Amino acid sequence: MSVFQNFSGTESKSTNTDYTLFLRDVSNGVVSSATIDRNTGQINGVKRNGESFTTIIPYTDLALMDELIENNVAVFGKEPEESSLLTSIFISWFPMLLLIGVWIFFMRQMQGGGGGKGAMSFGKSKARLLGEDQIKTTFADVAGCDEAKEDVSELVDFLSDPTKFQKLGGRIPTGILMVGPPGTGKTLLAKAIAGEAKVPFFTISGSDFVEMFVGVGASRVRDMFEQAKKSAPCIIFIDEIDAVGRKRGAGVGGGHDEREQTLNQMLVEMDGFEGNEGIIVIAATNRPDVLDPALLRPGRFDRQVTVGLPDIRGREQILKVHMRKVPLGDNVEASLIARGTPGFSGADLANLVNEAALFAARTGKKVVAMDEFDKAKDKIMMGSERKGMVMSEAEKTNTAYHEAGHAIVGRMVPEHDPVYKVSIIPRGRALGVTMYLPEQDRYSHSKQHLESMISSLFGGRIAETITLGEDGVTTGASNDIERATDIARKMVTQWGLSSKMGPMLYAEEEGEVFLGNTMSKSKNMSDDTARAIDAEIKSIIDRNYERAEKILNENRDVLETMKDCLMKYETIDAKQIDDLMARIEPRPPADWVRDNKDDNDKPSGGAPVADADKKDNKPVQPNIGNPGDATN
Ligand SMILES: Nc1ncnc2c1ncn2[C@@H]1O[C@H](COP(=O)(O)OP(=O)(O)OP(=O)(O)O)[C@@H](O)[C@H]1O
Ligand SMILES: [Zn+2]
Repeated sequence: MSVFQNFSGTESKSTNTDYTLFLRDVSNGVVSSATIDRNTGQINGVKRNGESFTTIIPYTDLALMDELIENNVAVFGKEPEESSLLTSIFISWFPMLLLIGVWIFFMRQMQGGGGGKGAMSFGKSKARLLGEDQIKTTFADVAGCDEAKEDVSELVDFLSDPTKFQKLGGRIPTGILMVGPPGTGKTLLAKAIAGEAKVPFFTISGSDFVEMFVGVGASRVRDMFEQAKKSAPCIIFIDEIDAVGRKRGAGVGGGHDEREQTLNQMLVEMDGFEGNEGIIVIAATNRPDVLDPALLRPGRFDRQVTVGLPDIRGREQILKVHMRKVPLGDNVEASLIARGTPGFSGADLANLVNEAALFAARTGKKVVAMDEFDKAKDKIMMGSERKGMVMSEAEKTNTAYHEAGHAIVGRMVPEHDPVYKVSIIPRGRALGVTMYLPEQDRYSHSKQHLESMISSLFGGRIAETITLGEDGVTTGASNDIERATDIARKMVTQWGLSSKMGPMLYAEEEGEVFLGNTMSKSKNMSDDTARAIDAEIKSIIDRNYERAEKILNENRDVLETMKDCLMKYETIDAKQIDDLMARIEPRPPADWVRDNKDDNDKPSGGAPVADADKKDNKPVQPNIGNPGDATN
């Protein structure tokens, strides 16, 4: 504050003078002192009467100095002001610095300068190294996959003492392929091996190898193995190996050369193992089917460890692992939560515990109770509720009919996943949700099951048409239609489930062309074939639409009562749907009383899934594959 005042104080007093007047004042002996800034040519002077002034030297005035001294003016030089000096240097050098910066950036990109928090990064390979003392993960942190743990326990012995292991005649594995859906703990397990054996852990993702500069990936692989050899015994963990390890020669377009080079380099490195390096390469993927067979040959990733979705006991154990970190209410029972979360992966369960803790924190509670776990589960399975969103009565009615349509058809068609919950509380982008417990393995659906899914997907739109007439139909079904079409198309072109088209793949590259539902005619497909495919898709869709229509017409009364029930409770569960289908007065939902009393401390009555035991082997894929989410 005072500095500022000083500054502005002197500044306001001094007047600007022209240089001629200044020279005249000097020769008249009026000026007592002058401070000269050589950089700017500015002179701050003080007159004998105390008045201060400033002027600028218009050109290099060599005679000025003599003049000043002659007239007894005290002359001061000015210290160059640091900031202005730096600024001017910076400005004049800026373009050059920019160029250098860009150059450095690209060099780093090419060589990989990565390295994350708390991890050491070394020059080139972009792999992150965790030293043996940095890894706190042990087998105790990995729950619910005892078989996988058993499969890899031998590796711990080997890494702890490679030579001893060899003497005992053990065959030394070099490459392990961990196969399993996302979030099942593959990374965790690999890290735990390193933690148990107390060896360093290198991690890198397959996608890190795939860069825009050709040859970079291959050199990264080389560097990584070089570094690893220096730290042996150790583990190299390659996540998403499918990013580099896809079948060679598959597909078109740039980047494949690069990928192949990288892959080749990896094969060369792995072949180069003498077997006594003490390096174990663990790769993880959820698409073992797309991997290049060369990767799976003896001496490479010749051992597979499957890390599957946890079963009910596994889920309970995983929950317990993560619950250690939060203060729990007395009523929390991990086994009940495990029962209500079929299909959850380890990562989902970790997330569940975390969300529950957040719910508790938000409401200022000291412990995380069952109620919070229930809410967290619903949020993860169906997206978060948008309580603030105001739906008009008409919109609500419409949504209720729509969801009831999904649910009723889902109940009536054969081999359909059980309907688990129906809700007209808006969540995420959907106005309503119908939830099923889909099959665990999405690649092994029966034809009947798939057709039933198509029927139930159309149930929503048909219910709207029946009750509100053609004109009352909303856009709410667009996602349903998209998904139904997608299933029908895959049945014909990918899964060989159409007798007319035969068991043949009508796609360029499995998995990729279809992902966005954007399949257009493949390159070497004739127009006739394309037309035949379309006709076959249409016929699948038509017969399932008609089936759903018939079911809903026959159950028109249930459609009405279910709509009423949804309007009243907003969310209904399997038990209520049972009642409605049996045409008896539905009991109120398990948590109805609790929610209306708003009594947060009361136990919620456990898992809201009906018959969860029976359905446990048909887990849900959270937010995927529940054909019911209606509208956006
Ligand atoms: N079996 C498990 N036991 C305990 N926690 C688990 C388990 N599986 C997953 N988790 C939790 O989920 C997190 C993510 O798991 P992780 O990254 O190991 O899965 P991943 O199989 O490697 O997944 P991705 O295939 O997506 O890389 C872990 O850090 C851990 O908190
Ligand atoms: Zn719908």
